[in-house]
Amino acid sequence: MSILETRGLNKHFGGLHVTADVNLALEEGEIHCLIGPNGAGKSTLFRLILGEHAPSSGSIFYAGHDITPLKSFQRIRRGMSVKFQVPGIFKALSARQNLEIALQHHLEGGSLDAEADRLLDFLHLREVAEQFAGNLSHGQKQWLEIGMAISLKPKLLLLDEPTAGMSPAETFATGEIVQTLNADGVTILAVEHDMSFVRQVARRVTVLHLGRIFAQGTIEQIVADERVAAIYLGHGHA
Ligand SMILES: Nc1ncnc2c1ncn2[C@@H]1O[C@H](COP(=O)(O)OP(=O)(O)OP(=O)(O)O)[C@@H](O)[C@H]1O
Repeated sequence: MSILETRGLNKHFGGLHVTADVNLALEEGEIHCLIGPNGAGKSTLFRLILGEHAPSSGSIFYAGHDITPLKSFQRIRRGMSVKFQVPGIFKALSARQNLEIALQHHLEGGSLDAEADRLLDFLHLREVAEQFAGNLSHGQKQWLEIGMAISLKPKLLLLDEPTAGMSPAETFATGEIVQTLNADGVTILAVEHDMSFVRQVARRVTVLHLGRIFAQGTIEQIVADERVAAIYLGHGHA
């Protein structure tokens, strides 16, 4: 079953057609990566799915329900969660306090403490748990943000360039985090430029070009597709 489906989705900004008749179906339990050259419309599609933009036409279904009219917070309440590229963490609070704020929506007392500890271990943040979030390394901030996103126990996790600015080792560790979440039942849609991450995690890849779905398949099929190479992989992203 599709957990998420966009049907004939279009978005215009004035005369600019940024999302063009996008029909994207995400199967429950998959890790799906959205790639494409700069300006392809990845972020816009992401924001349409999250409800931050209203589509010009078309609809979005989540778990079989039409969520097109729903606001972001209503979509999040139904089981979507998002990690943006720029971390929305509280810099003047510790890493642990950031997680506690996110967790207190549904936990308290000992179970909240235990879940915060589990997340700190899972996200390689145990040793910096008491440090101000603003003082963490770039990679640690990204992991903390993932921690806040998964504190909501989402069914569908949207990741916007989760490995941007990370070292190869941090990128690989992020891939492992994503794979573990997926093994625990979370469906994942990631916008990503880093092809090593895409190779590591993606079951299926969608290539967006000029707002349209240009190609779709396994990473092997996408890498072997000469049309894709011409628009994207040929520009140094392989
Ligand atoms: N709010 C907006 N108003 C007008 N134009 C916009 C708006 N948001 C995006 N665009 C335009 O839509 C096009 C697609 O942008 P988008 O950010 O979705 O692409 P992208 O694939 O995410 O690019 P990148 O990889 O560089 O982040 C670009 O030409 C951009 O300038």
